[in-house]
Amino acid sequence: MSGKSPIKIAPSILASDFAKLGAEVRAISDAGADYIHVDVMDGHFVPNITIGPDVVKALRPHSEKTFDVHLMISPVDLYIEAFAKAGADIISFHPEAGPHPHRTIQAIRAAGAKPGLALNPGTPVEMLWPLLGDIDLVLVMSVNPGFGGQSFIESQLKKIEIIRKRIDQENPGIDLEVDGGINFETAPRAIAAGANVLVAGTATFKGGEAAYARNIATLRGAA
Ligand SMILES: O=C(CO)[C@@H](O)[C@H](O)COP(=O)(O)O
Ligand SMILES: [Co+2]
Repeated sequence: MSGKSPIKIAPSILASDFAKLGAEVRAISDAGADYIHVDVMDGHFVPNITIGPDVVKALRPHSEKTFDVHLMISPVDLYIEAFAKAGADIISFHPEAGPHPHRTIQAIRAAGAKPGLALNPGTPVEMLWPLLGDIDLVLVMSVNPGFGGQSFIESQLKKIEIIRKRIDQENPGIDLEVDGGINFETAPRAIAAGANVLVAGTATFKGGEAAYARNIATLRGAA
């Protein structure tokens, strides 16, 4: 990491108990989460279906933390306003999901949210450069999108290092988020490579509610 930004922890509610989502969001907020990471999947861009804007709207009153909405859907533009109105603070999308990523970034800002760009493990880092000055967050996927509980893909550490250098030169202060397979062993390496936001589903929610604060503190302490 550049040494300036404090580490932020973004529990992915994909790993929470969906039968009591509101209570889970309150619990991770109280346990010290910085962002609430919401994985939105459409069964088309990725092979899984999760939640939509109505669920974000229902969860919004349960936490004042930043709602970090990760869209794994195609098309994207059609749904931006709905997610922003529902209370998304950050909206990230994948450049492969539509033909005009710059237009999508503008639409996210126009809707009042902060735009983020998500790079799949197989997406070349060059796709980011023309857009780096226009976004507030880079999301590096360290698993293929679609499911929680997968293993960290090591090759993404190099990508994080390259992006960190460029962020510090061109748009310092924006978030560099790593998402997928983050646990007590991979977290310190992702931070050392330059990430300052750690998405963690399995690693946050394991052990039940009594363990959430300890899990979050351990991940944060990995720095
Ligand atoms: O976006 C995704 C998966 O597509 C992630 O946000 C996962 O939900 C993270 O889960 P863990 O790997 O931490 O269990
Ligand atoms: Co995610």
